[in-house]
Amino acid sequence: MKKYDAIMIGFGKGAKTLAAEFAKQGKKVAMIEKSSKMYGGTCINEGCIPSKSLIVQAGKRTFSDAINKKEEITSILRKKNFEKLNQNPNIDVITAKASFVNTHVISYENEKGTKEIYGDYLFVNTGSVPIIPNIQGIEHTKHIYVSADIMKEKEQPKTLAIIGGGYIGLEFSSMFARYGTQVTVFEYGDRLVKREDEDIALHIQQILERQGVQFEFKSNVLSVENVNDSDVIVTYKNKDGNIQQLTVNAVLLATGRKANTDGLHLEQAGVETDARGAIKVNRYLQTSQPHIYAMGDVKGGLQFTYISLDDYRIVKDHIFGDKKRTTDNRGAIPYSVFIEPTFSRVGMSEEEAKNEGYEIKVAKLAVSAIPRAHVNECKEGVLKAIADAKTDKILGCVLLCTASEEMINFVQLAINLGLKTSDIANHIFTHPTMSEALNDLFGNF
Ligand SMILES: Cc1cc2nc3c(=O)[nH]c(=O)nc-3n(C[C@H](O)[C@H](O)[C@H](O)COP(=O)(O)OP(=O)(O)OC[C@H]3O[C@@H](n4cnc5c(N)ncnc54)[C@H](O)[C@@H]3O)c2cc1C
Ligand SMILES: NC(=O)c1ccc[n+]([C@@H]2O[C@H](COP(=O)([O-])OP(=O)(O)OC[C@H]3O[C@@H](n4cnc5c(N)ncnc54)[C@H](O)[C@@H]3O)[C@@H](O)[C@H]2O)c1
Repeated sequence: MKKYDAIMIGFGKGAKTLAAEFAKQGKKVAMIEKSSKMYGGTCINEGCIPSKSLIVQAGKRTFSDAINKKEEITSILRKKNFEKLNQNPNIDVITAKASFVNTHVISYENEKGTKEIYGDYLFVNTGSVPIIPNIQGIEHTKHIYVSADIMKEKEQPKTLAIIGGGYIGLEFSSMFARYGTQVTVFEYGDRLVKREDEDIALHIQQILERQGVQFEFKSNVLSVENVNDSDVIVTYKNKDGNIQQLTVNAVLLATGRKANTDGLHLEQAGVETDARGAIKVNRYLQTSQPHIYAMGDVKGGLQFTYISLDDYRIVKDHIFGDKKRTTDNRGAIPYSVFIEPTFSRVGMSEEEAKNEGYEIKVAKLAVSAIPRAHVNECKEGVLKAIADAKTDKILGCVLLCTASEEMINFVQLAINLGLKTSDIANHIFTHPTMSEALNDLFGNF
C-alpha cells in the first residue's frame, strides 16, 4: 500500500492550499478529487466564480454569450488549479471518489480497480451540496435546477421561480432580472435577510423590486409539475393561506446547502458528525480523530471560500506552527452578497449590538450623496455604521453600494485593529472613489 504524509479528500480551497504547503515542506501528498470537472473545487467550477462572471456580464452580453464567457473562465482556472498541484513532484492528484477504510486508510476506485492508500494525516475538504426541499413532484419534474445546473443552461428562461431568498436566491434573482427574466422569489420568512436590520432588508427588497423581482414572503411551495415540455406549474400557499399557482419556464432551488459527507464512510474512521450531518471539529479543526482534520463547508458553520482558506491557515499553524491560530480568533468576518449594487456587512448589526447590551450610536449616508456614485450612475443604496457610544469604537458596518465588496475589507481591518469612528472619518482616501464616502459616513456620528 502506498504511504503518504498527507491525504487530501476533495480539491477545496483549504485542501489545495494545504497540499502545496505540505509539498513545500518536502512531504508526500495525495489529493483525491472525485471529478475531473471539479479541480479547484466548488468556488471555481460551480460557485463563486461562475456566478460572479454571469453577474458581471449582465447588461453587457446576452445570456448565452455570458454562459460561454463563464465556461471559458472556469475552464482556464480549473486547468491552472490542476496543473499547479499535478506538476508538483511531491503531489499525486488522483481523480476518484474517496472513502475511509479505517483511521489511516483511504480507498478509491478508478478504471484499474479499487486501491487503498495510507496517510499519516488526513484532511476532509469535500464541501457542501444543495438541500433539496420536500416538495411534491420535485424529483421527476423537468426544468427544476440547483445553482450549478442552471449556470450550464444556455437558453435563458423567460420566467423563473426561485425557492429560497438567501444568498443564492438574492444573487440569482438580481442577475436573472438584469438579463430580462421575470423572477419570482418564494421565501419562507416574512422578509429578506433575517440577520440584517429591518431598514437594510427593506432597502434590498426595494432595489430588487425596481429590477423587476417579485417576492412571495411567508409562502410555502407545495408542488411542482410540468404543464407541457417547457413549463412548470408551481403551486404554493401564500402569506394569507390561499393556494395559488404560477407557471414558469424554470425553477431554481436555493434553500441552503448541507455538509457533503455522502459515501465517505466516516464511521469506519470513527469521525463524528453533528445533528446536521456536519463533521464535528475542535477549534484547531481536528475531528474526533486528532490526525484527521476537516476544512471548509463540510465542517458546518459559515460557507465561504475565504473561510475554507482560513481553515488552511489554522491547520497549517497547528501542524507546522505555534498553534496560536484557531476558529476563535479569526476576528470579524465580512461578507458580500453580489446583487446590484453589492450588499456587504462586517461586525454587528444595530439590533445585534443592542442585544449585546451596548450603548450604541448609528450613522447613515445615502449613496446618492457620494460623488463617485453619480459618476458610476448608480445612486441607489445606503451606508450604515454602528459604534459604541462610550468608547467610539466601530462595532459594525453595512454597505449597500457599488464596490462595497472591496470597501468592506477596509472596515473589517479597522474593526479588527480596534479603531475609532474618528480614525476613519479623518483617514485620507483617494478621489473620486466610493471608499472616500467612509469619511462622511463615519463623520456623521
Ligand atoms: C452558487 C454559489 C455561489 C457562491 N458564491 C460565493 C461567493 O461569492 N463568495 C464566497 O466566499 N463563497 C461563495 N459560495 C460558497 C463557496 O463556494 C463555498 O463555501 C466553498 O467553495 C467551499 O469550499 P470547500 O473548501 O468547503 O470545498 P469545495 O470547494 O466545495 O470542494 C469540495 C470538493 O470535494 C470533492 N469531493 C466531494 N466528495 C468527495 C469524495 N468522496 N472524494 C473525492 N472528492 C470529493 C468535490 O467534487 C469538490 O471538488 C458560493 C456557493 C455557491 C453554490
Ligand atoms: N456571496 C456569497 O458569499 C455567496 C453567494 C452564494 C452562496 N453562498 C453560500 O452558499 C450557501 C447556500 O446559499 P443558499 O442561498 O442556498 O442558502 P441560505 O441559507 O443563504 O438561504 C436559504 C433560504 O431559503 C429559505 N428556505 C428554505 N427552505 C425553503 C422553502 N422550502 N421555501 C421557501 N424558502 C425556503 C430560508 O428561509 C433561507 O432564507 C450560503 O449559506 C452561502 O454561504 C455565498
